[in-house]
Amino acid sequence: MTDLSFWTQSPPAPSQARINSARQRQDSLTKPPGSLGQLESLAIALCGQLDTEKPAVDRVQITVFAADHGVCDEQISAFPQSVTGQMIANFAAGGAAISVLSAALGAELDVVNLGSIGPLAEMPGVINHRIAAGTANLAREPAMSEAQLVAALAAGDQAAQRAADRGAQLFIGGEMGIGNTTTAAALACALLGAAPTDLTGPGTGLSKQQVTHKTAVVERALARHGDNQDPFAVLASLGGFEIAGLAGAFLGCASRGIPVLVDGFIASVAALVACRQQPALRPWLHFAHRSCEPGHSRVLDALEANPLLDLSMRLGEGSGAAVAVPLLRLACALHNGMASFAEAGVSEGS
Ligand SMILES: Cc1cc2ncn([C@H]3O[C@H](COP(=O)(O)O)[C@@H](O)[C@H]3O)c2cc1C
Ligand SMILES: O=C(O)c1cccnc1
Repeated sequence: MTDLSFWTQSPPAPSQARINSARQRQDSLTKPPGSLGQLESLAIALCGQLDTEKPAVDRVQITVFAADHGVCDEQISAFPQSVTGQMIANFAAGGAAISVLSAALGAELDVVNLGSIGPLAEMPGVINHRIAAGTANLAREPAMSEAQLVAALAAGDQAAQRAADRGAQLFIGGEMGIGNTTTAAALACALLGAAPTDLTGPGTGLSKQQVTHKTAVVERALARHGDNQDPFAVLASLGGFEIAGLAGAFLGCASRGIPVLVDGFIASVAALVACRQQPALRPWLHFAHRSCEPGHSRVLDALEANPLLDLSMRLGEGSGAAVAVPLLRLACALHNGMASFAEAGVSEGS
């Protein structure tokens, strides 16, 4: 196989000393211990990840990876494949949901084109890492070659490096690729040993009958793939360039000490692949929301993830993660700004 040794390096663990002192501080603040629930654990984890006493997520990097999927030949999406390229232009022009959310948060937004079928336009505001005009049809043949997998992982790692160069305190990975709920379902089935009926859903809005057809396509892909569970072999066989980009970015962020806020079904499947490759990634991940796509809950369970929000969202692009950023900011504000029992002269419990 092409050189994948870079991704076998274990990310460092978040600082245990910072985690211990942050937990002590939370227990000293003027509230019953534990009463701020997940906001407490969020702040504590961020102290360890950012190696600081006073965490902040003012500087947020959002990177959307886009690519097309050969499996669209099987009629598995409610939308035409051309929408991927059209949405790349929409991201760059500021009209997509993630563009608006990113601007509202004051975040940096990068759009990385890893392989849309559309013309290779020199679109201003789009980073071009075009690997091919989409993946091969994974129901019939491996989605990508090893060299293509390495290129996609490397593009993700470069995105993590740009985040580090900008001093990002949080990374959100978004995706755009018509057909990628089929790809993500196939990946998750292969890694979890799950049945396609459990993980295949409507995506952009298929009818029940169309979902049955999509499930049969996932079944064919799994039969072709076989039982190899090596995470990167599964990714090359059943993945997408944007999902591999996300996996590379998540691993690259953890190795550079940047916490990651994971979006919906597709991003969580990328996180699952990356965690199977490198379990030390898991402590760097926060999970933003539970998507409506039915396979998401199963993937979250496999990652032992308890997402912050459940807003009936099913968009992708990093949108659910962007919506959760204010919660992380508020968790930091509480951690940094509340008075302790001693400072406020409030009596502690027994
Ligand atoms: C206009 C539009 C914008 C989107 N932004 C994200 N997705 C989402 O839908 C796609 C996956 O669904 P499926 O597998 O059913 O094609 C991905 O591109 C995903 O990011 C979009 C889909 C559409 C149509
Ligand atoms: O949860 C997601 O990531 C998702 C769900 C449906 C369509 N696109 C993305």
